[in-house]
Amino acid sequence: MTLVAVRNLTRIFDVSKPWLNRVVERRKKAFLTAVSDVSFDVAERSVYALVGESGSGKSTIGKMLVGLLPPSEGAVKIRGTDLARETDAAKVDAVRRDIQMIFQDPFASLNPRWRVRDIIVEPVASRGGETEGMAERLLEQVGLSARDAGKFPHEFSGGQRQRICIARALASEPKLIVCDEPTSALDVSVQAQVLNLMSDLKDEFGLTYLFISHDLTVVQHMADRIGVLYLGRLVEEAGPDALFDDPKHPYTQMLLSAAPQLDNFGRDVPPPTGEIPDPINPPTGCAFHPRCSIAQPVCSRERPEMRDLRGARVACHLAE
Ligand SMILES: Nc1ncnc2c1ncn2[C@@H]1O[C@H](COP(=O)(O)OP(=O)(O)OP(=O)(O)O)[C@@H](O)[C@H]1O
Repeated sequence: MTLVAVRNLTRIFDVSKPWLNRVVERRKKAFLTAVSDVSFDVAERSVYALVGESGSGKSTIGKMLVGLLPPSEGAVKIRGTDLARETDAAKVDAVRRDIQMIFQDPFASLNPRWRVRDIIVEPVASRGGETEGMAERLLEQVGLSARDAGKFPHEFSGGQRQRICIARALASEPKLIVCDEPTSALDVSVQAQVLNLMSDLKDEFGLTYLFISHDLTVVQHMADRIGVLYLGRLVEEAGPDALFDDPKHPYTQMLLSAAPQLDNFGRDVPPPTGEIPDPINPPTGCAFHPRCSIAQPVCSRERPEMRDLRGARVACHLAE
């Protein structure tokens, strides 16, 4: 069953510089399309990974999913409820309670003056819920000790702090956890432990994850479905096996390999290089065409639509 339905989701930021008023005596309008026409479904109890380089719109989608940011166009529906448009406050409250978010930086997201116990139970306590023994139980469930409840965040390592963040998210008994680069601030050796923990907790609590990462290898073993973003657009979506064994979009191929690889015609393709374009003035047609080594004239003229191809969805004129 679908838990999250994202439909034609678009977010445009006004990045005009108001201080230019005085200088040029008129407000220079500029807009940045951070997310453009993105659609995907997240099945209940599955892991959907959103992958892309910095600035591809991953966090903006995450924020729209949890209701921190309203979409400019399109919609996010959680079990059929559109958080941005639903007028029944009780319904919005109930859906919000089902969603938690875990951030990249476990150092920044824990109040340094609070004991771990208070940090973990706060979301529940603030709603007047019963919290007796909750922190101790959750700490053990995330691989820490009940005794840690009386400590302060600075007494823990990065990986342990992320475990505390996970415990706090679990306290609300969520259905969906949006994880924004949850392991990228951690040492490589600790990353795997936290990912394994998240996998175990998912099965134990019947959770659904939207997992945001710039690193495909991080999500390879965990994701049931992977969406690849480029400059705010979904360019490919597939299961991990199809994506890793048979990447169809040249951008996915670039992400997967730093080494030269074969294209669809069996030719050697050097990995596309170059900078990510300016999102305020994105390239015409397929936004990836200036970096794409197999681009044809059509690629700069026409934006490729998402289409089904061998078990994947791909937005590329040339993928076959
Ligand atoms: N509040 C904002 N105002 C203006 N522009 C924004 C805002 N938030 C994000 N952006 C821009 O939107 C684009 C997408 O940003 P976003 O943070 O979603 O990307 P990301 O893929 O999560 O990148 P990163 O991994 O660096 O966080 C970027 O060009 C960013 O500069």
